[in-house]
Amino acid sequence: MTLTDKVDLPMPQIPRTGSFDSTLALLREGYDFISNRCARYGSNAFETRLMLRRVTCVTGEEAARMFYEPGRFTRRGAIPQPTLRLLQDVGSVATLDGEKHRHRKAMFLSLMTPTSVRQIGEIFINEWQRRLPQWEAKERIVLFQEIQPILCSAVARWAGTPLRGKELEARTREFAAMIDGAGSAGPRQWRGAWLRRRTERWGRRVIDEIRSGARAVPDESPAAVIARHRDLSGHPLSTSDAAVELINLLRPTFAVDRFIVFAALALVEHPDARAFVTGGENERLEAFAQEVRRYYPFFPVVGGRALEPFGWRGRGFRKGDWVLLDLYGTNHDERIWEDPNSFRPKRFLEWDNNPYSFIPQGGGDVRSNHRCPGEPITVEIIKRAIDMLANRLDYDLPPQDLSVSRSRMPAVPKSRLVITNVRPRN
Ligand code: HEM
Repeated sequence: MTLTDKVDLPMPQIPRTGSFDSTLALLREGYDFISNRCARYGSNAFETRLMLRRVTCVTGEEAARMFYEPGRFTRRGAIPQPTLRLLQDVGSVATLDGEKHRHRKAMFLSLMTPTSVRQIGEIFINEWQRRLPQWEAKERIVLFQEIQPILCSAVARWAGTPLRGKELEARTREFAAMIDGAGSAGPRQWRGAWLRRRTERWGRRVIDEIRSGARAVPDESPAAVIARHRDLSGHPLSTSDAAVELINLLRPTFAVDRFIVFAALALVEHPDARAFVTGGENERLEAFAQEVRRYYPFFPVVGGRALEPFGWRGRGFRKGDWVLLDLYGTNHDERIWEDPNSFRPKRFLEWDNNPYSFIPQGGGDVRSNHRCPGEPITVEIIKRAIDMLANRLDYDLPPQDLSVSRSRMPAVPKSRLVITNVRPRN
């Protein structure tokens, strides 16, 4: 079957779970929570309660089309406040709607020119190469930990706000804690929230210094673009909103650390896939990077609250209704993907670019909805990392627990991927 043959089954009613509230089941089943129930009910949607609130959970291409209809959902009130604070924050583009959102989003998208994307890739690889002698000298490298300061330093340099020494250590620690804390309730989340305050103080200082001229930054650098951005009425962003958006650029780029570790895991777990990228051909590196984003778990879901009433699947949704779209499940939906639980980068050599079937960072039209603007730099960094790990380095893999729990959000291999005897390939 081809992608276009596949349609959702007719579904007159949206089933409702038997349990009063499914929060514990969500925490227990993690990435599989929505697809488990959709399979059980033979439906691409079901209703339940999470944290005592009524919610409709949906999965698959047709659901993504419904969800990413421009102007349909706001992100305000759609994810728990502590998670919002760690991942986006009040005043960020994610909390805007309509024209204000489009205008702010255009600023982010203006940073994703092909030149700018290539630049971050080059800076990242240079940073990595600069640290290689230290890797060679170490007995063992925990990839997840060691790649973090490299990414942090690279994205900060690219943004025009280079970090060194203690500052680099502090931002690395803070970004890691924010991302790790976002998918949990309890100590991981508290730590992320506590450390985030320091990042915000730093961000406000950077914006103030750029605006006062005390900090010299290249005119076209992302930090300068954010500092001088004006809203629709021509006013500069408040210092704290500008700082939030600067962090909104740095922290998610740092989060590519997980995809890099998953790419390394794929090279280990799927020897055929390693052969697929030997030689470093650009098209194949890209296909591999896309398959990493499809196959491995990162963002489980996105949430929205209806801005206006609308109908879908014969049901009326009211203003304010809460809907969760299953990103992970859609990327593993067998109506869309042949053999979805096999890692097969080759599938992306023939991919039709459907923006509703492959949604690791959201879907639809990036300019007019909340789809992630950072996909070009995410893919670029993963591609560069795959080339480095598959073609430019040799290393050994000691025995370790490489399992990935699908109930831990965000997921990461248990061992954080340990490599030994790292040396550049001659
Ligand atoms: C690690 C890889 C990344 C993942 C898994 C990821 C995932 C996501 C997801 C799921 C959303 C929400 C989509 C929605 O609400 O519909 C999002 C939004 C966003 N992401 Fe990313 N992202 C990543 C990298 C990046 C990068 C590199 C940037 C840097 C520009 C970035 C900046 C943003 C921003 C600003 C938003 C809010 C967009 C809006 O509300 O319009 N992300 N991301």
